[in-house]
Amino acid sequence: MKFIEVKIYTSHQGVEPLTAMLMEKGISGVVVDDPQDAEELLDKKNEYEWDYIDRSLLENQEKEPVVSVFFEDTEEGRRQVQELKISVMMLKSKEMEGVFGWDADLGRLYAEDRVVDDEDWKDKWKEYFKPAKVTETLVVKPTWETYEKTGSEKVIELDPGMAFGTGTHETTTMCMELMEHYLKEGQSVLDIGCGSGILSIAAAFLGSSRVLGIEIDPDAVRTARENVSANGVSELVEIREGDLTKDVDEKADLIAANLIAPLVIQLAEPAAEHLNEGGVFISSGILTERKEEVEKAIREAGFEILEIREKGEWCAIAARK
Ligand SMILES: C[S@@+](CC[C@H](N)C(=O)[O-])C[C@H]1O[C@@H](n2cnc3c(N)ncnc32)[C@H](O)[C@@H]1O
Repeated sequence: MKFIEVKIYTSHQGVEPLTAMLMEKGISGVVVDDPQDAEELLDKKNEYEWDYIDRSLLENQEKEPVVSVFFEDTEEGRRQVQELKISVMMLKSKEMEGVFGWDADLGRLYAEDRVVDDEDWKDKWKEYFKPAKVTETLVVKPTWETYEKTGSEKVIELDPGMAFGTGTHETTTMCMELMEHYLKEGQSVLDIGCGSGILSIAAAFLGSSRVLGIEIDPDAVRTARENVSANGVSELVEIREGDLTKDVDEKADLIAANLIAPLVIQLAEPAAEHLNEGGVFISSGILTERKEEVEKAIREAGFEILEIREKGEWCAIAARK
């Protein structure tokens, strides 16, 4: 189906009167993209349950606040677009008349329209996902890109779809580095919260003889299975839908868990129970300010801390049972 997207460029101050005008006109499905709000959200992120706000989303954002609305690409839709453009011009003249206060600045109030296919939106993110050498030996390559591999590099073919795990996020990178360091040929691996399956595939490429990836989100489970198959490691890697270790009876030599601090704390004891003696627990997705509480929970579960790596505001912990 085709839609008409109307982007209205404004200022931080202009977002409120603009969205109020759209509401008055009964236009729903309004998308506000205001860089100032995103920055404020980053500052306040500790108030949120989930720690991840993908920085690349901020980097790819428009610098100027944009309010977007969508109409079906029909005759009626086109009429609504014209009407909306007139209303935007009227809002600009109200600003010039001082209706919002004489020094109010609602920005350009420029409306731009284009016809988009819903298929275009679905694949927009793909423009920002490029092949990347993540560790000494591991390269992550989007399935639709090409890459000239050199020497001993192992190339993970990945289509993450909507699942987390392109390999570019610091939390994933640190897990891959730590796995590369601690995983020994022929060892077994449990990947808790496997997302796109990236760490499970990495484990297989690093010499693991058996990998079990656990994931709570059924869509990610489907994606991870497709990625495992695309990398030709289906015989070594099983992806199972489940909640942390609740659906796991087996033990492993290494557990990788790129989650968030509260889940890592919750997982520390079950992780110890699911590790063979001397096994390594790699946890990531931990904001540096939460490092001490996670470290404490890991020690209390009977682990010895081997190392803590930090990248940006994130840290990853490797511990031995
Ligand atoms: C940060 S992503 C990590 C994805 C991938 N392992 C990586 O390192 O890029 C965390 C994943 O854990 C999954 N998850 C969250 N809570 C979970 C739970 N209780 N049990 C299993 N998986 C969970 C999420 O759906 C998400 O896919």
